[in-house]
Amino acid sequence: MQVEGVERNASGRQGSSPAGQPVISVEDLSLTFNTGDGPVYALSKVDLTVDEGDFVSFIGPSGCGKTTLLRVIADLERQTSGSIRVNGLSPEQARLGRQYGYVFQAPALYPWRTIERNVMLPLEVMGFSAAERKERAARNLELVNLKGFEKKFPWQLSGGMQQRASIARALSFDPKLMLMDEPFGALDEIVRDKLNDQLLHLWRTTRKTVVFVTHSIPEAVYLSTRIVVMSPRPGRIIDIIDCNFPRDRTLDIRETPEFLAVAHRVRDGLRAGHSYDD
Ligand SMILES: Nc1ncnc2c1ncn2[C@@H]1O[C@H](COP(=O)(O)OP(=O)(O)OP(=O)(O)O)[C@@H](O)[C@H]1O
Repeated sequence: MQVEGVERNASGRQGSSPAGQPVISVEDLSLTFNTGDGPVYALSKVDLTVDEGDFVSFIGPSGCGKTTLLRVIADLERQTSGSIRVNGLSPEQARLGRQYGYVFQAPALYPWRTIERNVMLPLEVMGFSAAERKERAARNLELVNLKGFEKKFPWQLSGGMQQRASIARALSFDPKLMLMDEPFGALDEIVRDKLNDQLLHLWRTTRKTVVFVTHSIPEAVYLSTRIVVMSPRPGRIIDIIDCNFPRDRTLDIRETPEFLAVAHRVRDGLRAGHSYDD
């Protein structure tokens, strides 16, 4: 999904859209949950810009606010202070305008619907014709390597295949932005490697902008153009690391000194963010 007039900068990253507008822009954003046990400072003074074509990962220990930040972008939570724009719109406008696809930690497929009909669900809600629904479901299931599984039910598929179906569902209405909350966290390492490769291929061919939550350093370094390292109590960004690996990388790069150097910097950031009483 190359936008006309968009140039690549020296680091190989796409710049902003022709209008000069980032896909996501977060400024001085904080979010406090008021709970029976007192306030929880989930996010504190977060500043972040995501440009068109970026693959940005949020990494950090449990409770550092990764999911909360993703949910603020998706208008599933509201910030306490600060501002956020998604394609120049408020998160609510972006949600109502179906500007993003969201992939949850668990596949969340309806067990009584076939895979094809799960993928078609958002298209039904949005009023696409039956022919268009069928064509889009087929196209997106092929994109995630699930051609031939259209008539199966979720329980007939492995966990990795179910997660791929949920990615096809999020892609079905062709949003330019994908928000993915640790989609492969529950899968074993071999399946995860394979899905990482498929996701990278998908990102490369569709030119989507991706925001991705993970706990895994290798996953973050392998997939991302930028890694946002976060730390808890209060949840905040402590480092943003550029990864300039070629778009058509393969898993072999994980053995290279460049890859290990980035992984090392992420690990250092995660360590620095932990206080000694954690
Ligand atoms: N609805 C809520 N009400 C109260 N506290 C919440 C709520 N949602 C999240 N929190 C708290 O906010 C903090 C950030 O949570 P969040 O789920 O964003 O962290 P996370 O980094 O995604 O963690 P994990 O990696 O375990 O998913 C945590 O302390 C969490 O307990």
